[in-house]
Amino acid sequence: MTAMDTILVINAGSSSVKFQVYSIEGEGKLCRQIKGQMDGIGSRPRLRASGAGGDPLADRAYPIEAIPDVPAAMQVAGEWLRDEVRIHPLAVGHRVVHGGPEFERPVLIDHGVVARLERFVPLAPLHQPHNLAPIRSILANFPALPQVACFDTAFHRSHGPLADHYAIPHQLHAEGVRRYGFHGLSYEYISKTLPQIAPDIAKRRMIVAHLGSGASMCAMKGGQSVESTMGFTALDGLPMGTRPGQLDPGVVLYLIAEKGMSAAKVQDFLYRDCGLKGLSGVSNDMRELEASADPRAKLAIDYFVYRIGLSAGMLAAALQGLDAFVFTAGIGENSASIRARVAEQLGWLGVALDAAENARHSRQISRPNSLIPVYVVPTDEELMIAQHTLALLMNGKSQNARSERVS
Ligand SMILES: Nc1ncnc2c1ncn2[C@@H]1O[C@H](COP(=O)(O)OP(=O)(O)O)[C@@H](O)[C@H]1O
Ligand SMILES: CC(=O)OP(=O)(O)O
Ligand SMILES: [Mg+2]
Repeated sequence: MTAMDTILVINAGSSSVKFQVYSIEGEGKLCRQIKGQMDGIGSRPRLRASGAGGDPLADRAYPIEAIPDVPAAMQVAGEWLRDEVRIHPLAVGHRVVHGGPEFERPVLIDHGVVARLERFVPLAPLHQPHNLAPIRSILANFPALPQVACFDTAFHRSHGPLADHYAIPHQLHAEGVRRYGFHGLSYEYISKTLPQIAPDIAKRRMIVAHLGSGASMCAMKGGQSVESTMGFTALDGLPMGTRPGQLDPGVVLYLIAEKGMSAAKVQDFLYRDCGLKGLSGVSNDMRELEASADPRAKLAIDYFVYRIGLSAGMLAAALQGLDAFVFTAGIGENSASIRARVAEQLGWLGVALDAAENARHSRQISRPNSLIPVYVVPTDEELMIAQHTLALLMNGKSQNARSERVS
């Protein structure tokens, strides 16, 4: 790894830490050298990594107590990259979940940027601290190493005012209480990839369902985000591994006034104890729910599917019609049974699933006569981060070259 110029990408999600290493080839081409993840945090932690040709480099299972949270996963993945792979990257690209109102595009990181991103920790407590921890550690230990922050919120900055507002006084919107939307790096990848998969419809009206541990849906038109199920924080919209999704704010008032919960307790409850985990009492992990005979696990799955169907109706209304539906992320890419059940919910919109193609996880899983074509597109947030990181690196170099010529 030492011989080539590489970019390391770090993506901390709610149940996983994903990483990729890219070499920078001639003319700014990126070649993936390593793809890895520590997933199953909170259920069955497992570190897996593969090389450029998909060859296995690591596959290690850990007891649940050994990797209790994202920081522990980050440490194990970091040690593997440092001590066993011995990477010396030229730059590091990070997924940063919340960019607030000011970060509309990826940015080179310095201490000032970190301080501004710290302010959004309360708006993304499950992610932002874990996104910022490696940034701070690299800044302290390798201050000359360029780092780039890429935001989940940036892709949604194309929202119009109706999608961006809550019905609350303007002052709060001005302060930044807005409907940001998340999973933007994933939606950006889908938006960039669909023209190769389905050139005729890529720029038309589509719903992309990012169904992972965190889950959201995005309405896209002309390749841009026009609406999202998520808002100010990554709590809203669909039920998730440990988050409830859409919830009457009256429930929060009830927890405070009647149950005597502090703000910190409510925050912990909403981010860690609800969603599939809270409803099932079994697990936050869809694989475990699908394998469970517990009726509450079935209720949790039924609720997940039902809420995806409801949200599809809402987003189709925002788009005033629908030309395609796309599944992505951990559940969307891997669970044929959830996809089949969602497709059933979408039957009234004209979706007709091809059961055999769905079971094969094919790229297109709808029947030829389906009014709405349905696709499965494995997402690649890390590739988006690597591309943005390289672009900022090259930009920095050309700016330096320009200023040298001027001086
Ligand atoms: N084969 C599978 N069948 C059903 N669910 C799966 C499968 N593989 C992964 N998942 C689910 O995907 C989710 C994790 O998705 P992922 O996109 O990696 O989440 P995150 O990035 O938020 O950590 C978990 O709920 C996991 O159970
Ligand atoms: C924003 C969010 O929920 O991210 P993830 O799905 O990676 O947890
Ligand atoms: Mg994720």
